[in-house]
Amino acid sequence: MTPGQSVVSPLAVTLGEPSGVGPDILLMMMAAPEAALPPLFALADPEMLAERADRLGLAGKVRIATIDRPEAAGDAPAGALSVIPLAHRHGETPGTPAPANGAGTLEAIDRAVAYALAGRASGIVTGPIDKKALYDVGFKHPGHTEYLAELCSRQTRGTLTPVMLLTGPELSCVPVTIHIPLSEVPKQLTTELIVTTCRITAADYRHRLGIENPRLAVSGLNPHAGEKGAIGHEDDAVIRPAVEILQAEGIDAVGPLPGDTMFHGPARARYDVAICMYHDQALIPAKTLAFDETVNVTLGLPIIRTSPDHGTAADIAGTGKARPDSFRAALTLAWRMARLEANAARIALPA
Ligand SMILES: NC(=O)C1=CN([C@@H]2O[C@H](COP(=O)(O)OP(=O)(O)OC[C@H]3O[C@@H](n4cnc5c(N)ncnc54)[C@H](O)[C@@H]3O)[C@@H](O)[C@H]2O)C=CC1
Ligand SMILES: NCC(=O)COP(=O)(O)O
Repeated sequence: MTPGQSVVSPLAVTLGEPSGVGPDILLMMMAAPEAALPPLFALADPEMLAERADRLGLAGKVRIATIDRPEAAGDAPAGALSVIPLAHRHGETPGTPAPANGAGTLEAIDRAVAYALAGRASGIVTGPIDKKALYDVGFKHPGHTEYLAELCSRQTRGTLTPVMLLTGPELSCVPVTIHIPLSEVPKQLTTELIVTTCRITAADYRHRLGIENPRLAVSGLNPHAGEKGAIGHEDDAVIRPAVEILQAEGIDAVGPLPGDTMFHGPARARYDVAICMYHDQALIPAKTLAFDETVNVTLGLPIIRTSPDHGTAADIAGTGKARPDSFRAALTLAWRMARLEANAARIALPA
């Protein structure tokens, strides 16, 4: 290390549901000779990974190095995949999600978060979980996003509002309400929630992504943003006041904009991030425009967390058909964010 250079800890990777494509895409990335991956370690079952590598014909290309702590990731031979084994079982037939894997899936997430909170990992990159399989074993959170906020709030000792950002080369967008039924959206959408979500988005764009004054485009909820109150009242009664509050605070926000006309090319050029009112309003355009490159980022946390935009893809797990691109983009972005954070910390140090 040269004087003044920051040490950035490796990224902690979790695989999500092991019968999905999480193991496949990690192994495929490691096997790609052109891959210049950031330093990382996985929390996983090394035997399951070895079996999957065998199934995918990658056994000769990926060496698995079992380690016992994050700090040992740097000691593994060049190109080897460093793996910290889990205490719980975490292996299953590809394509067949098993509730019995739930404890291992959650153990990996819990330990990755603990390492990140302790500064022993510079961030976490999570593979996709099978949400229903976890619900069936008593998991009470809709997804990672909400669970990570709960885990981190145990350390920060205050409730955290997690914000889901989907970011890709063509579009970045945030759903204000996340994993709730569509029928619940108008009930749970409040001016306060929109304002809070936008404040967190603007703040994290600044300190996590290096964009000083992000331009926020806030969508409407109803067709044509309510058509001046003729097609729904939420746009004028709930969303517009939120935009006015944000503008008064100096946040560059416009809206409510009709949802059907804010995603075409020239419209997208006018903002950095679209603030959408519900899950599919945000995720349909993001995944349609760039399914293979879009990354899911959780804002509003004291740790860095990214994830590929896709799910477990159980229909192609273990076949070699999964594309690792979104996972690779998630690793690259997490590493960029980690280096930005390390540099900012270094600049903030007293001389
Ligand atoms: N971050 C997370 O943990 C996420 C988890 N999920 C979970 O994943 C499960 C399955 O969700 P679905 O809606 O079916 O979405 P999905 O993304 O798993 O699959 C949708 C379609 O896209 C294909 N696909 C997905 N990823 C691919 C890849 N890397 N390469 C090539 N093709 C790919 C699949 O084969 C499938 O045909 C659900 O339990 C859902 O909750 C979904 C999204 C994110
Ligand atoms: N559709 C996006 C998604 O489900 C991601 O959820 P999370 O597990 O990252 O919270």
